[in-house]
Amino acid sequence: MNNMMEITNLSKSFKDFSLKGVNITLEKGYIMGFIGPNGSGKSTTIKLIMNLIKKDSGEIKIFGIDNESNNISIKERIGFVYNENHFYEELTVKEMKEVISPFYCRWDERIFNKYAKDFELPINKEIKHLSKGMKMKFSLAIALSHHAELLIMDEPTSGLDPLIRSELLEILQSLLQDENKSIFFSTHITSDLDKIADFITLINNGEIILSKTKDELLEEHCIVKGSKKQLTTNDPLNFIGLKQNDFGFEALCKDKKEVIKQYGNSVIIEKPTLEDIMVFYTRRSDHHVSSY
Ligand SMILES: Nc1ncnc2c1ncn2[C@@H]1O[C@H](COP(=O)(O)OP(=O)(O)OP(=O)(O)O)[C@@H](O)[C@H]1O
Repeated sequence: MNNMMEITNLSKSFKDFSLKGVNITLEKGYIMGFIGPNGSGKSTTIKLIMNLIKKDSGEIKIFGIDNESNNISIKERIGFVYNENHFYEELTVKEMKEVISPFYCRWDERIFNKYAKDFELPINKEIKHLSKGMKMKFSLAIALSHHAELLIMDEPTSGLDPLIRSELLEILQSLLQDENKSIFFSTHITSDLDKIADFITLINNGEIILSKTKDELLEEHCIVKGSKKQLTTNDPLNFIGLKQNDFGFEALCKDKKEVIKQYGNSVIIEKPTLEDIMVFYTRRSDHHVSSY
């Protein structure tokens, strides 16, 4: 079994929003960043993966088996981290851990104690008195203490300061040294993924816009900057999310080789960031920014 997670034609409709035929495949040993603007359907997809809400149609296979009919056995093998607090606020860290740990057959107290020490978790403090970063570390320690093969994280870095964010990313990276684990990580802070993601899946308005390796994505796309005149004399079919001002244009292009062929040295060609790719793909058609 090489696919940790295989989502096929997944659909779900709410009154004002639909997830439309989502397909995602995550292989063993890789980190996939799941990006998209606010309200694009990231949490809905994750809730469906975690079987917290019911799908309308499609299929979700985790570890090669259907996630609805094997809910309990699958949950045993997943570490789930999400940014909303789902602990009993009145309990201490230690008491809360004692409530959660019996649910997992493969709970490993030794690993929990190691993370509690590494993260400097205040074991006797009530959850309500923990900072947001500390709650996230506690959540992560729980998710990592039952030999989970797949980590699913819904915006784990949101609201954390840069230091804690970078610590969290380092931990995730070191986990992946075990080639049998995979991580599915949703975020709208794309810079978190620059360092650690192997694959990027972009969702917008309930539809998957692209899903491929980060290196491929950054290699084949480019940012083109040129004058207004060049825009009118050349075919902008290749352009994704064109941005114009009174002096010129800036666009993301899907085919760097084609841009070089068409424009030669007459435009500025730059490497995009993941943020550029997300912003340009999800921008509403031609976007004019006036300058004064
Ligand atoms: N239970 C629900 N009933 C009705 N609409 C819902 C429900 N859950 C989510 N939605 C809507 O579905 C859309 C997608 O929400 P979702 O939380 O999946 O987005 P997201 O990409 O995770 O956004 P964010 O980055 O802001 O967390 C939103 O418009 C939201 O209002």
